[in-house]
Amino acid sequence: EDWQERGAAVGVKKEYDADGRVSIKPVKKGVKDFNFGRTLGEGSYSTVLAATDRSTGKDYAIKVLDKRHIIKEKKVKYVNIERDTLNRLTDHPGVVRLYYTFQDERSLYFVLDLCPGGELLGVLKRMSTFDEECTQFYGAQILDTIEYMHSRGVIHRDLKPENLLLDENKHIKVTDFGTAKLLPERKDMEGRVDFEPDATSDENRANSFVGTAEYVSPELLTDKNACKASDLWAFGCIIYQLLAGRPPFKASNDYQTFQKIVNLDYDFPRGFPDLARDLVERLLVLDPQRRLSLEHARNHPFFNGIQWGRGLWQQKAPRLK
Ligand SMILES: Nc1ncnc2c1ncn2[C@@H]1O[C@H](COP(=O)(O)OP(=O)(O)OP(=O)(O)O)[C@@H](O)[C@H]1O
Ligand SMILES: O=C(O)C[C@H](Cc1nc2cc(Cl)cc(Cl)c2[nH]1)c1ccc(Cl)cc1
Repeated sequence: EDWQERGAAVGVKKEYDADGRVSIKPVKKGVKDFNFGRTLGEGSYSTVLAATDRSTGKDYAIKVLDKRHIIKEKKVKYVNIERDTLNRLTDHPGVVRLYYTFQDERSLYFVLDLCPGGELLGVLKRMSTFDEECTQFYGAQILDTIEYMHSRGVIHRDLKPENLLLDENKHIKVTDFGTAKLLPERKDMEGRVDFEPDATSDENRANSFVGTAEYVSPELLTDKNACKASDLWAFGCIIYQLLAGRPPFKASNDYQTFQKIVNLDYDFPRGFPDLARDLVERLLVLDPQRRLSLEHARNHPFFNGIQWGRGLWQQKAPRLK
């Protein structure tokens, strides 16, 4: 109908009045509301452009997907998982924020936080390795965000330095939720929201999705099921990579990389800091049940001195050296 032509879309803006009552305001945004700028990057099914909201002057990153391409490549499920996941993760500084989605006859649009710092991978490549202070700060921000995602029943399943963007304050923003696992929400008697334990459902077994070779957990390779602990495995690989300048499991092809993972075939470069080594060794454990839990990772001595909570996101990022 006509609203599709205008590219208008119904998004909602939640506002709280004086006594904290939420009021839902329908916000119609469309292509016409933005001035599009430079291309920030390209994905397999998407182009991300910088854009400015003409009425507020606020800058955004807009991810544009071609409908025909999405349908042809059978990616409709992934697009709707990304939208549903981002709509569940709305109040944490470490997750890229989705403000609106809309479409016109040709494309789908995600209006997201602009992350001018680009990918953490790019920064790491330029630095070759991070020092302990930077690894501790970025590790803490990533861990804090994983805790939030898991508390909202979301398993990311593809955490890696390419999916960790930096905002204008050089703080972490996790992105790329098209391959996330959304645990079904369960409301208990008092209406509190809880999530089904991420038991291995046979739907999981049928799951063909595998993350990125270097960061895939052993349980996903051996019995095809990802669980919350799979994100902690990827976290261990990321901590190792920030300090070593390369991921722990890397071979000339994916099959050999998988062999290294299931055989826990990796070692630390000389000079790898002891505390970080202890943390990584407790995360890169084959059995997900014996892998360091989120709570224990937060309390690991490697993070001594980190103030968790809001302070972590208000402090200045350490200068990358
Ligand atoms: N919010 C953002 N702010 C700034 N740059 C972004 C943002 N989101 C994505 N980008 C950049 O755009 C590029 C494409 O991102 P996009 O999520 O569309 O595809 P991708 O996930 O990187 O690729 P693929 O879909 O193949 O996994 C990314 O590599 C990233 O550098
Ligand atoms: O407006 C909404 O939020 C709902 C729609 C749902 C939706 N409409 C679609 C049309 C096509 Cl052709 C493909 C996908 Cl994946 C589609 N998903 C939508 C629009 C844009 C985006 Cl980015 C995601 C979902």
